[in-house]
Amino acid sequence: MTDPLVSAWASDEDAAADQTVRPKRMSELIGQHRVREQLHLLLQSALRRGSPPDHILLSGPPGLGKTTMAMIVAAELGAGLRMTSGPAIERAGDLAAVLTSLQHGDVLFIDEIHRMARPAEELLYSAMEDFRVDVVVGKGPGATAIPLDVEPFTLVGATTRSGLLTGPMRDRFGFVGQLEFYEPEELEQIITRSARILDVPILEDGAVEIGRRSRGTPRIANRLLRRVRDYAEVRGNGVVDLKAARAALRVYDVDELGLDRLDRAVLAALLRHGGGPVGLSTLAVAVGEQPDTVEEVCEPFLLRSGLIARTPRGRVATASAWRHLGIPAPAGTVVGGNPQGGLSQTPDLFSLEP
Ligand SMILES: Nc1ncnc2c1ncn2[C@@H]1O[C@H](COP(=O)(O)OP(=O)(O)OP(=O)(O)O)[C@@H](O)[C@H]1O
Ligand SMILES: [Mg+2]
Repeated sequence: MTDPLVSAWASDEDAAADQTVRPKRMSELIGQHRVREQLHLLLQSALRRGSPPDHILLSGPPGLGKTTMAMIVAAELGAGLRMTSGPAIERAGDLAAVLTSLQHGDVLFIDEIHRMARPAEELLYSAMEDFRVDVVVGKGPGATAIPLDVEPFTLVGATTRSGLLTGPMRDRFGFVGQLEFYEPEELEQIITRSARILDVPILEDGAVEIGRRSRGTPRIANRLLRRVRDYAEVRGNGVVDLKAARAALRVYDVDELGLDRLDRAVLAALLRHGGGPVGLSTLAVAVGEQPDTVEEVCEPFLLRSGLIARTPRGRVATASAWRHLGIPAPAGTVVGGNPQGGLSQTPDLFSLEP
């Protein structure tokens, strides 16, 4: 597997650490202005009407704040919160038990909602729409469906793969919030806030440097902060500053753009093939990883930062990738996006380096 330091997925350590620094109220959230404003309106109007708001779907890559926002929705509504996840709901009956035990106005959070079993999903449809579920008792010809009422509730679903949600499921959400990657300045604010909560002395240049290398993702920013803190405590004067950040991230092999060893290996393999196009399986073999790992772990960030592009014939390295590895690009190389910002600029396949 890839170096977990810059993986956006939560590790066990993150789960505990996330808890401490997780914003608890809307006013503590940094960034995500669009979704925040939309959610604010939705929640305020529901509070005025005195009825639960529409069901909410939060979609976006791991570590951007879906769980955080779900918890904030409940807090802002002053409502009870029940948390479960798609894979945890194996049978429709499990879900029926949860649904029928909800109290009026509760928030039910289902993480990874795209991974729910189909029978449970169908049960959820009627609960979402009519606040009613049919619980089937018995098997075969003798089976009977017993209709049960569900108290009005708000479902908050989270998904990293909104494309895998079924149409009927998606249609039942009154509000879909698409979370975006964060700007470096926002990550800097998140890091400064977390350092304050963790009682870690930090200088602005340290926060800027860590923010720049955090792949637009708060979870990674908080994790890198903890590693730089370790370094500063053991090898430095305990202060997280530019010098400590640079030195620590060198030890952990996270480069200026936030790429780790595997990301750079993928880029280097592409360049060895003249910049591509190279198929996914060839690339995976070249770096000694599973194709899934390359596709799901490395590629999203490499694509987003404009270092590679996908073409019908395979992956190609952009001019930014050549520049990043310090090798002159051959003529005709695709120009990349903007790796410094590391944001979702899609490389323009039709503009060629002069
Ligand atoms: N807008 C934000 N402002 C400040 N900190 C944030 C923000 N969003 C997320 N974080 C921090 O990042 C951590 C990870 O966020 P969260 O667990 O909500 O991500 P997620 O989208 O649910 O990820 P996953 O898809 O892996 O479940 C949180 O513990 C929190 O500290
Ligand atoms: Mg989550």
